[in-house]
Amino acid sequence: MDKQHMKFATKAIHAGQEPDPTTGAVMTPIYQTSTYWQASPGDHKGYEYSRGTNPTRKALEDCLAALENAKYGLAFSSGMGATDAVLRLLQPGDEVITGNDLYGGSYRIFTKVYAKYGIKFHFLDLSKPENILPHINDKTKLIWIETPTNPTMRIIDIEGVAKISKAHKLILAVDNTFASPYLQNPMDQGADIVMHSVTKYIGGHSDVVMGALLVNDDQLYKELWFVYNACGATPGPQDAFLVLRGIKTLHLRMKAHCENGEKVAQYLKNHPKIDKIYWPGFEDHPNHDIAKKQMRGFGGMVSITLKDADLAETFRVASSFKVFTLAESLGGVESLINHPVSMTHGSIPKEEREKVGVTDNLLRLSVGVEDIDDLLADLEQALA
Ligand SMILES: C=C(NCc1c(COP(=O)(O)O)cnc(C)c1O)C(=O)O
Repeated sequence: MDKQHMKFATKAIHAGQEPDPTTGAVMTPIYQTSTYWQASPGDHKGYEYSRGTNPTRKALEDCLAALENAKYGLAFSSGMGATDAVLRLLQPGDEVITGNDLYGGSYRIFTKVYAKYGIKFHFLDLSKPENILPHINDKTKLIWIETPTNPTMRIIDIEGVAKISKAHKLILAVDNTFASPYLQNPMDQGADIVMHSVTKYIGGHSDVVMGALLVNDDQLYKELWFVYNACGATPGPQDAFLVLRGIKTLHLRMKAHCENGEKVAQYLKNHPKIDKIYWPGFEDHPNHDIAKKQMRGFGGMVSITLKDADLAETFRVASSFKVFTLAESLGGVESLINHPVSMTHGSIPKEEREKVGVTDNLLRLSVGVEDIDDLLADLEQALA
């Protein structure tokens, strides 16, 4: 059977990873080389220089493409490297529509790097796709969305935004980091580009920083490959090998993240010290119905605000955990807790972030795959 038509778990283990043609090695070897022999100038075996092409990285890119039902995959040295590559498709004067709740690093590259080159960004409430329409003009080129968003878990209707994007001949890029390919496939809902911080759920073990772009369109792939090779933010084969290894259990880990995430969310929903809780699986979560439509599960990310809004109390709670680790990042097997205002979203101005609920008393949980009893006991003691 063609591996592209296999189910997710089988693709995760096999797609892009035929036994090595030279040795028959079942696991893709780490091709730790920068360059490749040529019988005569230009007469090579498809590999010339590892910034552009490397067999271990190619296996990973083909696997990631298969998981997102895409034709092509490109891996970058970080999620921001992947984001940067998409922005390099733009020209001065172009405009981008994006959400008003998004990862701080994405906000930063938009406002502190590409605004300098004359790119204009509109940060909108994308809870309804039609909110986009008044902001589209002849300079608009790209729509960039995250869903669920980091950190307030806003759900954006990918299909609805894609309809508008296609009607106006724009590029729609979807940052699928929080869902992972296991829970959501934006390509199937009309996205032109799917982006991942592979650092997160896909690598899944907090041991690699990497990004990826998945595309179907030949011309778009050609333009992105040019940036990838010319600008060189490409990862090495050892990291590619680690991610290939992580991907093999992605389906098992995501099931465990979803199960633990739901139990943690249910535990926190009525906790006396919690004011707000953000988890797309709750029926009263904004756009829950869209989440049900476009996601196969609600994931392991949960954000909360404490009733006691004093910053010192938020810091006390954040520092009181014994199983959850206070650290940036998310999506690893270990549970993490993050204080976006002082850690991952510091580059977003206070007045902007508070409009969308990223307040001093907000904490973001990345619920891992530890035993749920230990996670709940840790929450109980830290919130006591
Ligand atoms: C490090 C964190 N985020 C990275 C991230 C990125 C950037 O990925 P990097 O691999 O860290 O460069 C892009 N998109 C989303 C939704 C992200 O969450 C964090 O939120 O703790």
